[in-house]
Amino acid sequence: MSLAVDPERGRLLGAEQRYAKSFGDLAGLYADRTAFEALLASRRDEIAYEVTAYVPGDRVNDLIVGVTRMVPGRVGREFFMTRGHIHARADRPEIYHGQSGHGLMLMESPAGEIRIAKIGPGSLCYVPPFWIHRSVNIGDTDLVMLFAYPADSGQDYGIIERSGGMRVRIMADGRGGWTQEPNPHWRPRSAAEIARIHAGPEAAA
Ligand SMILES: O=P(O)(O)OC[C@H]1O[C@H](O)[C@H](O)[C@@H](O)[C@@H]1O
Ligand SMILES: [Fe+2]
Repeated sequence: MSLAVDPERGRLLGAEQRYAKSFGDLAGLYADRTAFEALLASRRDEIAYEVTAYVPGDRVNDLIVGVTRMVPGRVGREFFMTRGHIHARADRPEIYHGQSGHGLMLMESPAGEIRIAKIGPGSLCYVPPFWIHRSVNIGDTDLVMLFAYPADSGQDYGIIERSGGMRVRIMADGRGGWTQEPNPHWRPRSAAEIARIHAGPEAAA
């Protein structure tokens, strides 16, 4: 199987699966609701980010590999980002390989520890098992990343909603750079929820 990464168009050529998120799909993500409404007024149906992926199967022995392309911009002071998730099988890891543009991988452990990895052309980011992850475009061009993860990982978006967002937000610092700011709406996860995440979906069923 041979595929080609197109870093300019932000596509995995030859991959059959594609999905896109428009700005209208991202309600509730950003801190500045007024700025988000203003963005929707002119750009509701525009693509915020898109994924092309090669999906060879749905079991742990396969790898899903794909390319994410995120457009640049901000909602108020907050840089454009993906919804973010933990893997539904939370013990599954993921790698990201920067292709073009400049971004961050914002990672949060169930206990609320934060790690931020810079992603630029050629950089490799390893997201360990059990870490929530969200990509942020801090540049002024498209951010394009290759990713790979075990094919049975799945995505759980509820973990971020239940905690009132991720613990920090990535904001413009007013000097052309970025800064992390605490999210005042973030609620710590209970010991029971952290234990459920580590026990895995089979234990819950
Ligand atoms: O799934 P989201 O949090 O919206 O992020 C968009 C995409 O980001 C990365 O590329 C992941 O590998 C994809 O699996 C994910 O779908
Ligand atoms: Fe993931």
